Amino acid sequence: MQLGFIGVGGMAQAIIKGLLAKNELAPDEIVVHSAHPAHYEQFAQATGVVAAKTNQEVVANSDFVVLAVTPNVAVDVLKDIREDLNAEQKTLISIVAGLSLERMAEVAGYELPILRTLPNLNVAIGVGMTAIAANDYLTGAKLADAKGLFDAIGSTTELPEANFSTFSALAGSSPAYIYLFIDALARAGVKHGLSKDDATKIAATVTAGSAQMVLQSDEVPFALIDQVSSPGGSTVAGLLAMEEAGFMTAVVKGIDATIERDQA
Ligand SMILES: NC(=O)C1=CN([C@@H]2O[C@H](COP(=O)(O)OP(=O)(O)OC[C@H]3O[C@@H](n4cnc5c(N)ncnc54)[C@H](O)[C@@H]3O)[C@@H](O)[C@H]2O)C=CC1
Ligand SMILES: O=C(O)[C@@H]1CCC=N1
Repeated sequence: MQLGFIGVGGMAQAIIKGLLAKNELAPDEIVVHSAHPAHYEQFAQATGVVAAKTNQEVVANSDFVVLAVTPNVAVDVLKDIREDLNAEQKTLISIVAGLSLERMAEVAGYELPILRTLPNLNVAIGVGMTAIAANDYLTGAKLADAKGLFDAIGSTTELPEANFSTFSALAGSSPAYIYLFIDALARAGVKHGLSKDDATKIAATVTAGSAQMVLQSDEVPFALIDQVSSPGGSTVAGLLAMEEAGFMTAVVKGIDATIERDQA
């Protein structure tokens, strides 16, 4: 398969790193271009992927084209490549948050096969969480191949587009919030005398282990919280202090703001 990327920022680089690490594609099966040469020339050199000089050159050299630019330029970039996509019967994979299949089809102006996806940064190490929705023109082997790219670098879930904003907050943006939680936990360790490196490793290991526990246990998180909280012990004292500072409200407000911005 030849896979092209238009836009080679943080998310495209994460997907490419994940695919290469899993040997899902060889470097010479990936072709990239973005508006900022600094984003892709050095990256192409470091990873061995092929650097193209224009967006059109990416389309010409790919079976599947990943639209990986920021939402504010996505429609213009799609207009710029739609004739090349059409002439060569390519498949479009979009990772652009907030851009619907209907809007992309309208901009394309023909029956362009499209897979709308919403990945997260953790695809870089093969543990991503990606939502997918295909339009009616993407079926059979092409659909399986496009989905297979994201299966190779984590979990995928087919989702109605109406739920994409919520998913974007809960899975696309939330790594930032979870990294923030890990940093806050580590910083508290530093406050009490641990080195930042040690504290970060401890906080990240416990976060990963606790996530595994939730996934593997039959219990809901609240029941697990009770198992950690010894009667009259230190955990319940900490939990109550966190709630007094508004922990759960802060998380829900953060997700509300994320969804609101995605839908703006
Ligand atoms: N960063 C993340 O965790 C996630 C990002 N996304 C989506 O991925 C897309 C990219 O986001 P990031 O990588 O974070 O942004 P970024 O700013 O790091 O990368 C954007 C890329 O688009 C390129 N670009 C801009 N205008 C262009 C044009 N006219 N032609 C070709 N390339 C052009 C830039 O040079 C840059 O390489 C966005 O649409 C975002 O909604 C989706 C899920 C998660
Ligand atoms: O911050 C953003 O807009 C994108 C969408 C999901 C994660 N990053």
